[in-house]
Amino acid sequence: MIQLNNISFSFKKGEPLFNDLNWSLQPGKTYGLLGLNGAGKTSLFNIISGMLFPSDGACTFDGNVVRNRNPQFLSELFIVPEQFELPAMSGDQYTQLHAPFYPRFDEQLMERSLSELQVNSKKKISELSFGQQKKFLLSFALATRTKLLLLDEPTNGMDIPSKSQFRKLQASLNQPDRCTVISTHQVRDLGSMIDHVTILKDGKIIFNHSLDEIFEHLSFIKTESDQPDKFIYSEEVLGGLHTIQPFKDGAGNEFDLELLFNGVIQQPEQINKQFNGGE
Ligand SMILES: Nc1ncnc2c1ncn2[C@@H]1O[C@H](COP(=O)(O)OP(=O)(O)OP(=O)(O)O)[C@@H](O)[C@H]1O
Repeated sequence: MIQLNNISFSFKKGEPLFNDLNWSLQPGKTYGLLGLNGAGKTSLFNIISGMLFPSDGACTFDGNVVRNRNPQFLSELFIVPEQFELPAMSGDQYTQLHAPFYPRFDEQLMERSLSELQVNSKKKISELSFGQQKKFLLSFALATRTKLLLLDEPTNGMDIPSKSQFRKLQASLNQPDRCTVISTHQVRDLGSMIDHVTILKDGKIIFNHSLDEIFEHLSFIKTESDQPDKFIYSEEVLGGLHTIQPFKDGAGNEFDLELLFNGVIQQPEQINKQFNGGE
């Protein structure tokens, strides 16, 4: 669906942000795009949505170059940016005005999302708090039913019950034609929402695997051992170590996205080796 081929991009001459980056995104999947501050997550979203132009390589959506921003592509893309400004009109007016751009806009889903996230669409959006505005925009985003949905730090600004309500809502939707990418560094919020982990560092994608592949090749085990060098990666926790190990059948294996993220950032080669037969 989305294909990034050999993308290079810099804001400043001589300081590449992306260097020969490749990534392929498929329908029906939810990708977690993770990276440290400044890794380039937002910039990559801007390249995918055709708002930033790579200096080399191309990004295509169903075979069409996204930088052309043709109307058919724009009607299949919705992006919720980290920062946004919504107009001084009620939520209902906003929906009435913007829904016609999206051919499969789902009004029932919009109503359900607003009700589950407890957003009042009769009020002027610009007078809602930031968290309420975000919940409004996320409700609209889900309801557009676009083929591509980009969410930049979607849970920033949301209270704890809303975060969990949003996760439930997203998980309850059957979206076989939609590709969702969620960018965040709030790894804990994301674990149950994604089925693919992509990690960006130093201008490249350094880890790109589905959860199924991860469960096949790695185990996440708490142990009382005090020998960190026995494991691929470990962090000290109360009473021992939280470790990443080559896959082991048996009890005690509990996926931890934050541990995986930290492990990949610090030991990318050792972790990736497990996916190539451990050699
Ligand atoms: N308009 C711009 N002009 C110059 N440099 C920029 C611009 N926008 C972003 N950058 C730089 O590009 C790098 C990547 O920024 P980006 O916002 O894409 O990262 P991010 O991974 O989304 O970060 P965060 O997690 O902090 O939101 C940063 O070093 C940033 O300073």
